[in-house]
Amino acid sequence: MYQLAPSMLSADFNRLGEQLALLEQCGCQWLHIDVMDGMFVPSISFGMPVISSIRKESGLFFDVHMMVEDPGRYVEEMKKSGADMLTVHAEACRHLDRTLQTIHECGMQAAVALNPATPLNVLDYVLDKTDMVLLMTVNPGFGGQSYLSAMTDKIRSLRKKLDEAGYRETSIEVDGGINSETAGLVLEAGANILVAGSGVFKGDIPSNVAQFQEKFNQRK
Ligand SMILES: O=C(CO)[C@@H](O)[C@H](O)COP(=O)(O)O
Repeated sequence: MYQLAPSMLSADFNRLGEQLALLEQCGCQWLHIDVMDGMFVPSISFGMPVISSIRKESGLFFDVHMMVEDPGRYVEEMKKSGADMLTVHAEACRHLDRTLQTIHECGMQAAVALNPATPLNVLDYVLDKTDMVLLMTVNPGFGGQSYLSAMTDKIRSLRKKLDEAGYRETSIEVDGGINSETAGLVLEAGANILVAGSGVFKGDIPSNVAQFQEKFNQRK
């Protein structure tokens, strides 16, 4: 399953409802929502009130990326706000296994995110509780950065690791610097969920989305 997950961080917040509705009209099914606390990453973005508000109007799958220290504190509230999947950073969790378990108990899908410099072996004992692995392909915190080329090998290694461990259904999401040029690279390496901020919201949204969909169609 291939999915484009437009990153809301790059939307025009003055026209947020309109732009989210347009994504659905263009055939998008996912929305990537970056929650930042100013501690795990330097920036502060948005949290539960914004997510609850857009949940009232949007039928998109809410893929919530917690760039937050100790994200286990917010699992229940994120469920109440309307998150469908909660991604926590391995680097930010003191008890990763417990946090993933709590996310599932609350009725959401659970994902683990890794910063570019974090090795894949932190996943070794939690793969059975992980629906998706998010590989950051830039250092987290801001939209509009360039894709780190060393991440292509990391994606490839993760796909191999998942295959060998019998987790062929586990999704690999990539986030940072993904556009119609880098999309081919990451898909070829084994990613299947592509987060794109500038790549979707900069310029004409329908034609940007169509370019990603074309990349997915070429692989079917
Ligand atoms: O998590 C982040 C940034 O930390 C991302 O989701 C960005 O929003 C992606 O933006 P682009 O690199 O696609 O512009």
